[in-house]
Amino acid sequence: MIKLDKVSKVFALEAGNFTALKENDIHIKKGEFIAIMGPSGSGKSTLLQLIGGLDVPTSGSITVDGVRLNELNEKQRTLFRRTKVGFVFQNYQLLPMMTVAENVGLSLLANKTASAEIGARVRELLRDVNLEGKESHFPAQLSGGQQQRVAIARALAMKPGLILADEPTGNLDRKNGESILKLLTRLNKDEHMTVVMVTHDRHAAETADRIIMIRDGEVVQEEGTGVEYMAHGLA
Ligand SMILES: Nc1ncnc2c1ncn2[C@@H]1O[C@H](COP(=O)(O)OP(=O)(O)OP(=O)(O)O)[C@@H](O)[C@H]1O
Repeated sequence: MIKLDKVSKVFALEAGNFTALKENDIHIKKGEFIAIMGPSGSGKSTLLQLIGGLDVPTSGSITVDGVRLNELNEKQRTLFRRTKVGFVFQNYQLLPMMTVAENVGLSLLANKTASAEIGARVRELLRDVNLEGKESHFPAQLSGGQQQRVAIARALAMKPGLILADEPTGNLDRKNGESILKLLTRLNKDEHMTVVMVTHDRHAAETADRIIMIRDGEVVQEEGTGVEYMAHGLA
């Protein structure tokens, strides 16, 4: 499903070049639930942005669901993001002036879905995340956990095969965090979606099938949450 070969990302800064990711080889199978952990600044979000086609690597190749991202132009990458990937962020990134229904339906609208169809699909998506009846609310009228569920419904609108979640429980208390983790697990196990989740929280990471540890831009260790194994021999 996801294959990274020798992927590096170098940012050009005034003070000189900064290498955020160094020659990483990562393979993620279709239907896996992966957690990415590592210290602050180790390159986790950068990695997620490359996998999701939000940014391009400086060198190396990335293939997602048979699509070689390196070969896409800007327009094709936008289409890839819109149809193949559902993004979920720590701060939800909902549009505050739009209702819950409008937020969830945004990508359907961008993809020129008929408006009658959008209404029905939005209701179905909100039912899926347990937010029936909240269509006309604005994000500020919802709890953090509810807002994150709206963001997940929005991410699911185009039926992507892949969910990329960057600290999805980072702003939530334990109870709301648990409900988001349960929802991601259900999407993974029942809907067979591949989930890649960046998290600082060991407990959250253990809901995944496998944990990829990253340090100073390099994968240093992989461990199964059931059966442990070491990929690179470093703790
Ligand atoms: N657009 C950019 N320009 C320059 N440097 C960047 C850019 N994006 C990220 N970096 C740098 O790359 C490194 C990795 O950043 P990244 O956000 O991927 O880390 P992270 O592991 O997700 O951190 P955190 O856990 O704090 O969110 C950091 O040192 C960061 O400052």
